[in-house]
Amino acid sequence: MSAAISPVRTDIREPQSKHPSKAQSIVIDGMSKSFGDRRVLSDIDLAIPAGQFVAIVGRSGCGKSTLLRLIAGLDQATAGKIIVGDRTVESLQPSTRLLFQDARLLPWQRVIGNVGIARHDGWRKAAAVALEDVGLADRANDWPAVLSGGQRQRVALARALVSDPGVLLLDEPFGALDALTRGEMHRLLERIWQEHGFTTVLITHDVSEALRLADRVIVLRDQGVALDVQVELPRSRRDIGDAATMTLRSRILAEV
Ligand SMILES: Nc1ncnc2c1ncn2[C@@H]1O[C@H](COP(=O)(O)OP(=O)(O)OP(=O)(O)O)[C@@H](O)[C@H]1O
Repeated sequence: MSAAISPVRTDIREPQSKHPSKAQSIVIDGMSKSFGDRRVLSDIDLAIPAGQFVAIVGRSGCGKSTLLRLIAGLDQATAGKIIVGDRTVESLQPSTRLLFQDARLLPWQRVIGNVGIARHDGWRKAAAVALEDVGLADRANDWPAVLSGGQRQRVALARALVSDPGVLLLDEPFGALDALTRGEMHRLLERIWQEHGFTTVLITHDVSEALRLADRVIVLRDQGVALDVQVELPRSRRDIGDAATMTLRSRILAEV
């Protein structure tokens, strides 16, 4: 059963933002998606307020990446519509950025060139600021090949930040990282989300990751939303072994 969607809690967010937020809401209205005869998503309704951090979990093949691609405008719904900000999504949205498990850097561009690639004017300055933001200012002139997996993901995050996104879509971005690096990336993403304020949709297999980062967790199952819960736990949630988190975790796992 889907729980009622309650308003975003603002008391668990940093009130001050360094950057003016262009965060956009996402509305999914009666959306279905089939590939040929195979129905993957059926009549999905979701409203994600601007600035919310949503995690989507579910078994392999339940349609998580498909949903993300539809929000991004990389694919078209079979029925229904998706509205980001005030625009119906028909193609890739200019203020939406995506991050994948693989950082997808251009090997023939230095780090600074990779970060500035999405921007035309003033790209070098903007890229330097974004690299500073992710703690990689000193690696600007390196080639991607000499970076670690975690550093590559930081570069990919900086590349997304350069265009001051309204929506950030993350498809298992930390899935290939070791536990320590993943923890560092969680802290970095949480800080950057709090400072920039963009709306975030994170796909993950990892319920602990979802509970560590998200305002709200959505479980996809049987072509639809099996569970939609608010995570009303104080931030930062570095220690997620407490009773409230464990209860929520069991509730989510029961629906996956
Ligand atoms: N372009 C496509 N053409 C045909 N079928 C597709 C296409 N993209 C996805 N599918 C099918 O849609 C279903 C959902 O795929 P999707 O990648 O969205 O799942 P997922 O939940 O992200 O899985 P995972 O967690 O394993 O990444 C799968 O059965 C997949 O085979």
